[in-house]
Amino acid sequence: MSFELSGVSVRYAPSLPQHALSDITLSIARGEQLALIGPSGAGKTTLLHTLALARSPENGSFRAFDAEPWALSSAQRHGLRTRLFLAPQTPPLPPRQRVVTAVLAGRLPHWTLTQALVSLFKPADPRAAFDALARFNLQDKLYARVDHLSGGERQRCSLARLLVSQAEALLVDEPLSALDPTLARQTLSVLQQEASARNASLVCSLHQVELARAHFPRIVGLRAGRIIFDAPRAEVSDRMIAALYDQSESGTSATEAQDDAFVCGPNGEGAAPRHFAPGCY
Ligand SMILES: Nc1ncnc2c1ncn2[C@@H]1O[C@H](COP(=O)(O)OP(=O)(O)OP(=O)(O)O)[C@@H](O)[C@H]1O
Repeated sequence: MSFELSGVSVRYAPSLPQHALSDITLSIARGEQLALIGPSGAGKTTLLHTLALARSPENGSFRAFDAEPWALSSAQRHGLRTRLFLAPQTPPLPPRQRVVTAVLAGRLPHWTLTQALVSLFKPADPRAAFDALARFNLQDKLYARVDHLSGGERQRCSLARLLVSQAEALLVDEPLSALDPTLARQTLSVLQQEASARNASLVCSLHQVELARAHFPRIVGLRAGRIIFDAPRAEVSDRMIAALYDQSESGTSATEAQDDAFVCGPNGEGAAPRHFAPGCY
């Protein structure tokens, strides 16, 4: 199992009245691909950061790669972090850096300090960076400066980093936000092929709900820090989506969707419908 969360809550500071994540129970198997959807502020980024061991839960139980990361020493936890890759929503690419160097930074967790410093001046494996960029049609940018790239090119450059990493869990936060619809589909396809090829888990937050439903076998809907549904895509109805994004003041629809939804694993295991009205969907 890549990740197992049970009753996990996360708060950014003890003084804050609200949790960013509340009572999250979720299991993600090795090789599984799932999309996180939900309105702005739902907790998608916080969940990805929690999975990436960047943020510790306030309570609940959390296991990554069958270990309890927050019970380990920081050196051991660093070892676990080398097994996963987080592609953040806003890629932290140094503007004056060459693309080749920025892409090869995906190897940093596996390099010694000396290797990392040497690679800053003489890229360690430019062929790997070229091949990764080629999958996003960016091979001609290999020696361009990062600040000479368009927003969409920067986004794909950051994802090329993921391709050169050796991670077993790929955590990707809104990878398509700067891409046109054609590039968005192609990019998603590269990410999914890569995850399948290395049997890595892929957890991807998306605002493009239709792409999520078309491409991911499992969809997790988050709202106000809680999982509203966790279901195979065939069981995610338009009504559940509408309720997830409902902006009405009463806010009752999301609760209804949660009550109606199957809450289950990707293959239907552990299906425990809190309330299921046949024919609703
Ligand atoms: N650094 C922070 N300090 C305090 N609160 C934060 C911080 N980052 C996020 N939050 C809060 O945590 C909650 C979840 O935010 P998060 O960024 O995880 O949502 P999201 O679903 O990724 O949103 P979006 O789709 O807009 O990126 C929100 O209420 C947000 O205001």
